[in-house]
Amino acid sequence: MIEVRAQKQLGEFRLDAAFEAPAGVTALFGRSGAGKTSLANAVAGLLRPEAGRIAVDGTVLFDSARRIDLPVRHRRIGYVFQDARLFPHRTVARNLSYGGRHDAARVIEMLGLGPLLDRYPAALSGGEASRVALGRALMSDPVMLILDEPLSALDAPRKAEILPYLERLRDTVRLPILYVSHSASEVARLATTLVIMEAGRVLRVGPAEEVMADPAAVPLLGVQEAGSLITARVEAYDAEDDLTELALSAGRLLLPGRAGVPGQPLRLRIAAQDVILSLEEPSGLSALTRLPVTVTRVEEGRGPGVAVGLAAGTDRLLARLTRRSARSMGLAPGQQVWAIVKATAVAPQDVGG
Ligand SMILES: Nc1ncnc2c1ncn2[C@@H]1O[C@H](COP(=O)(O)OP(=O)(O)OP(=O)(O)O)[C@@H](O)[C@H]1O
Repeated sequence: MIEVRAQKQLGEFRLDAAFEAPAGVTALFGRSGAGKTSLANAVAGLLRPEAGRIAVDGTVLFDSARRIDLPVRHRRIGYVFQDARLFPHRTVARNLSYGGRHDAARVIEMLGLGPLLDRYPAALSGGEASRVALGRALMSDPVMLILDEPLSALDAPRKAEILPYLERLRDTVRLPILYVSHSASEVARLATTLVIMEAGRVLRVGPAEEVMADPAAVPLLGVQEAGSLITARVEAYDAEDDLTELALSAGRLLLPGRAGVPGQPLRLRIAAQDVILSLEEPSGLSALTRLPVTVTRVEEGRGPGVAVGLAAGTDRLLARLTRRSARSMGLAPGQQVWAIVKATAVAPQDVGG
């Protein structure tokens, strides 16, 4: 559990943010300049709030009222910056041993660092350097990790390479992770809790599935980025058609290619713009997935678009359509409609473990 409340004037900028988050990955999401790094720095002890309280799993790191302000090194937070910041004149092995932790072998195995140990940072790709930086943060035996846009310097293939390692970190190393990001797809892959920041304040906090599927949060996430998060179960892989069949609570979804392991859960992001609504059960369509859904909310944006919240069994979906379509369909809460999801629309980077 992370508890954060921090106020600080930084020139013209006022940080005045508070949130609480349970175990798991807490994503600090917002536009550039929203104050994400400043808030993360307050947690790490790199920025001292004028007032506030910061506690991790019950340990108070900062409390202005009680004059508690643990120095950085006593906070035991592993911080991974945007640029990996490795020591250039040390091999990977020596970069890692800097923190001096005992179960180094486990960290090396988990992050796939074995083949890199004798290399110098100049001979690493961006993705490899990020993995080493993560490994180094873990070796310091932290009680929490802060990852500040660890993927922002990487191109799409390198991001795709490192995301599974971050998922593994989330699922096996039971440390609270504060993950700073302005990418909705990264947040959807990794976050347990989503904290949306704007102009130094927290606008919204909640479980990632709930916030991401909320039509009212669409303007905060950005209309292009909006989409719901669903956890499906992998049913089978059809080698002949190269499709993976997933079971959702409201039906089945076919994904192109092979994804996940049969019988195991798989987390997916379905972008709002890839969901089409129909009043009748569609037939003769090339899209392979159609689900019976109930409209839960219709939220008009400032532009021509409307965000529609949908209950699909116990899952939530989000659709974005034009105001004109929503009006002509007469969409209203409680209405039963059909959602059509184009299988190829679910991008591989939006499919996680
Ligand atoms: N020491 C400082 N003095 C004055 N202004 C500052 C200081 N530190 C940060 N700021 C300002 O505070 C605002 C928030 O910065 P911050 O880096 O926390 O945002 P961010 O959401 O992490 O942005 P990005 O995604 O670009 O890293 C910015 O406008 C920044 O210029």
